[in-house]
Amino acid sequence: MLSGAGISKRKELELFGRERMQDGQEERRRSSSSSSCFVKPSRFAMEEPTAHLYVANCGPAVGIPISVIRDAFSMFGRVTSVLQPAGDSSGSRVYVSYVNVSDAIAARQAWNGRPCDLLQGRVMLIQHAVPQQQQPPVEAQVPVFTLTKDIGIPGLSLYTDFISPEDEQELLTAVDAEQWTTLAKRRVQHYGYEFLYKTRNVDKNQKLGVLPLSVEPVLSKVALLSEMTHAKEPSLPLDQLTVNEYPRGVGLSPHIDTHSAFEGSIISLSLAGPCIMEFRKYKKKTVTPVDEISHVPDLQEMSHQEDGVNDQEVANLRQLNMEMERKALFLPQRSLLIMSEEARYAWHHYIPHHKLDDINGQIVSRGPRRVSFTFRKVRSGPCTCIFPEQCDSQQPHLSTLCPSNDDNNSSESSSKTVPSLVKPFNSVTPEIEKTYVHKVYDAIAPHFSATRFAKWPKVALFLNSLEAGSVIADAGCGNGKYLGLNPKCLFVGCDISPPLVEICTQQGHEALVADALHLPYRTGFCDAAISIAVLHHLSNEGRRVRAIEELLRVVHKKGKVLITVWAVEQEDKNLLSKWTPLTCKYMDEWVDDVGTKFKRNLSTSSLGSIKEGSNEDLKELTLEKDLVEQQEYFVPWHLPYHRAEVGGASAAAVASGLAKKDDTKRAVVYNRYYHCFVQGELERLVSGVPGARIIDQFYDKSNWCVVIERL
Ligand SMILES: O=C(O)CCC(=O)C(=O)O
Ligand SMILES: [Fe+2]
Ligand SMILES: [Zn+2]
Repeated sequence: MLSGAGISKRKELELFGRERMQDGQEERRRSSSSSSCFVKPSRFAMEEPTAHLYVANCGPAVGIPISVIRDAFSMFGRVTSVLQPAGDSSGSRVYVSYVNVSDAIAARQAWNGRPCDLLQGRVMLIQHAVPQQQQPPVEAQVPVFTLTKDIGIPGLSLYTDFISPEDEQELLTAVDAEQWTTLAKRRVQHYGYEFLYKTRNVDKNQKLGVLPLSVEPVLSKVALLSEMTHAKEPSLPLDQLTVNEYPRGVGLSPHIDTHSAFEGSIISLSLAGPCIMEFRKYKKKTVTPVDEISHVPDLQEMSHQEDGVNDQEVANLRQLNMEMERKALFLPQRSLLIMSEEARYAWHHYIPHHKLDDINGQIVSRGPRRVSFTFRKVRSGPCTCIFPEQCDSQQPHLSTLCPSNDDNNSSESSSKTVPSLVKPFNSVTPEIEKTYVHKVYDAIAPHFSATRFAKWPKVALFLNSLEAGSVIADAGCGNGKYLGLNPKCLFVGCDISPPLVEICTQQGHEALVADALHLPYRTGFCDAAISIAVLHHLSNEGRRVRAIEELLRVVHKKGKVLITVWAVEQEDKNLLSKWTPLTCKYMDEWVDDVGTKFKRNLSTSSLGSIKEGSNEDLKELTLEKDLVEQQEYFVPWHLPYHRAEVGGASAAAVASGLAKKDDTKRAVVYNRYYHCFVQGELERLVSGVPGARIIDQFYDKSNWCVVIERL
C-alpha cells in the first residue's frame, strides 16, 4: 500500500524498519525495569514528525471510548479525528490527528511508553503516522471471536483466527528482533518473569518488567474476550510471557503448568505454523479381576506355579496398564488456546515430537517453525484448586518432582555453554523403568543369570587393583557375577530385582534389594563401588546423576567408583537395527509407538485425531534419519519357551502385553528400556557432581566407562 505521503512501498518498509529500531531503543531506555521491550510499529509509521499519531494499546476494545481518547489528546491541541485502523481486529489502536505537527510531537513526547493518567493509566505506544482515511464506524470493528466447539475437555477453548496475518507478522518480527535463549531443542524468550525450567516456576522477587507493548493488542483482546464470555479466568493482568520457537519435528513433553507458579488460565497463541496438541488425563488405576486377564491358554496355567507368582501379582501387572484419556486438538496458525479450570489444572498438555501430523487421517507435514506466545499470571498465594492430586500447593512433595518426562526441563534450561545442568532428581520411579526394566528383569532373572557369567576384564582389573580388605559395593549387582571376584575384598551387592538378589544370596553373597538411587549403605561406608551396566536403565538425566551421586556418597574420601554404560556407538552396528528406537526418552511418548500395550481411551476432537498405536514416530524415523541422535531403545530379550514356563511370570506378562510370544523363535520376547550414552555424556554427568574427579575414562566393548575418585 502506498503511503499518503507519496513514498514508495519499498521506502516505506525501510522507514518502518528504522523506526522500529529507534523506538525499540527508546523503549528500553525508558523502561529500566523491563529486561526487554519490543514494540509494535504501525505500518504507517513515519520517521519525520507528522500531525498524525498511531496510538497502540488504546481504543474501545480496552475500554476507552473514542470520545475519551479525543478529550485526552485534546490537551495538546486541536484534534481533528480519532480513527480506528482498517483491518485492526484487536480494536485497541487508534489514529489521532491534530491540526498542528507540534501538538502531535508534544503528545507523543508526553505519553509514549508512559502511564497516562487521563486514560486509566494505560501505557501506549505512540508513533507519528501518515494521514488516515475515514474508517467504518467503530461498532463494526468490535472483534468477532470464533470458538471451536466440542473439544470435550472442561475449561478448554480454542479461538481460531484470533489475530490477523498482519498482526501475526508484526509479532514475529518483533520477537525475532530480540535475543533468543537456546534450549536443547528449541528457543525461548521470557518476559515479565523468567520461567525457571529447573523448578518449573518463576522467582517472584525477580520481576523483569512489564510485558512488551507489542503484545498489548493481544492482551486487550484476551481481556475483551474474558469480559464477553464472563470468564472467571483468566486472572488478569497476565504478567508472564514465554515465547517458544519450535523447529520442525520438535514438540513439548507432557506437563501441567505448575499450579503454585501460575493462577488462572494458561493462554497460548500459535504463530508461524500449526501443531497438534494432545491432552492427557491420567485416571486412577483400577484393579482388574484376574480372570479377565489371561488370554493365552498355554501360559495361563503358570501363574500359580512354584515361584509364588500369585493372583495379586498378576493383577498388579495388569494395573500397570495405565488408564489415560487422550484427546488431540489441532491448533491452527493464529489460533488462541485457553486452558482453564480442569483443562488447566488436571490435564497434561503435550506437543508430539513429530514432523508429520495425522489430522483426521490426513498426513500433514509440519512447517519449518511454530512460535507460540504463552501468557500466564504469576500466582500470589497457594493454589486451592479442586485437583489436589496434581496440585503442588496441596501436595508439596510434587514440587520436588520433575514432570515425568519433560524436555521442558532444566537440561534444556542450560544454554549449550552450560552443559552440566540437569533435570531435578525424580524420586518416583518412572513407569518406563518399573515396566521395562524392573518387571522384565524379575521375569527373566533365571535365564538372564544363566547367560551372564563372563566377567569383563576391565571390571576384573579394577576390582583386583583394590587393596586387600577393601569393602566394595556392587550397585546393580544382577546375578552377582562380580561379587567375590577379588577374594581379598569384602563385597556387598544390591539390585532392584528380588529374583536376581535371591540368586546372589543363594550363592552365599551378601546382597540386598535396593534401588540405585537410594543405596542401602552409610555415607563413606565403602572403599570402592561399581555400577556395571546400570545407569543406562534410568530414564532421565536427573536420575542418572542421582545414581552417580549415590555411588560417590557411599565411598569414603579417595574411594574409587567404576561406572560402565552402554554406548550408542556400538561395535556391532547391526545390533542397533535389532532394537526398537524410542523417539522420545520417556514413557508418555513412547507409548505412542507401542500403543497396544497401554489401553487408553483415545478420543478425537472435532479437529484432530491421533490414531491409537500408530507408528508415526517410527515412520518418521525411517523417513528422516537425521532427526536427532537416537539414544533411547527397547532392547529385546528372548526368553525361550522352556524357560518361560519356569516360574510363570511370562504368562501374565504376555497377557498384559508386557511381552510377546514369537512362535518362530519359540520365545517370549521382552523389551528392556535402555538409554544408550553418547561419547562424552558420562563424563559430562560425572563432572557435574560435586566431589567427583575422573581418574580414568575409556571405551571398551561398546561401553563408555569412567573411574572416579571421591575428593
Ligand atoms: O507451545 C505451546 O503452545 C505451549 C507451551 C507450553 O505449554 C508451556 O510453555 O508451558
Ligand atoms: Fe504448558
Ligand atoms: Zn492446584
